Amino acid sequence: MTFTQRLLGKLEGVWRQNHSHPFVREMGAGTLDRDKFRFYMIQDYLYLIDYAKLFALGAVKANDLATMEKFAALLHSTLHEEMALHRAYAARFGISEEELETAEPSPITLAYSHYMLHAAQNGSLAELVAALLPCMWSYWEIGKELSRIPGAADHEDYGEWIRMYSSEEFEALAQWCIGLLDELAEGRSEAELARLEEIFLNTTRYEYMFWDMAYHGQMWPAG
Ligand SMILES: Cc1ncc(CO)c(N)n1
Repeated sequence: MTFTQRLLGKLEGVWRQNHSHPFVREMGAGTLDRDKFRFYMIQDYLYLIDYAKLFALGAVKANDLATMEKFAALLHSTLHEEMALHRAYAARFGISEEELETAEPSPITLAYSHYMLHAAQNGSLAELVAALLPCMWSYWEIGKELSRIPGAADHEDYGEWIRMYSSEEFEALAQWCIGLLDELAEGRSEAELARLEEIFLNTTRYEYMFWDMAYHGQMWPAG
């Protein structure tokens, strides 16, 4: 059994909570409140700015040219494909580029992205990949599951989101990250594997909190 199979087997309960969050379910049913999605888009754009930096750090920490090239490609596709989706949604939802870039991150956006950057900056390449894998892997799985709901991928508001994350291109990126973590986990001590598991679990939990934050429009307490 590979390290990532073992991880998912062990953490299945917390992992699957993401797929059944009301935000995700309602996106699949096409009933999600547009204001909730608008809030999510702005926060996710801010999140992606930091997330992209993780790929840049991956290129720095890579031990061979092929891995370095792949991280550079991931950095490029995040900035130019994934964030282009958000910019297109912003235009459709009446959010200006200025509003997108100058918006204030919510406490969860800040906590999640800074946790990932901390793990990436202070840890090994394996720790960096353990931090980012739940993001890619869970979005791909969610995209794929929602795309199987009749009509969901053609929904006028949420279809484009579903098509992007269920695409073969996104699947290939997620699969590459899964393979990389398995490779980097080989030959490590149980203590090191436990550290990778802790990081993976924490970003899986943050994924849930991100959906929840978006669903409830959660910002800082007033005052
Ligand atoms: C919060 C979050 N996790 C994962 C992804 C996938 O890149 C995203 N766009 N946003």
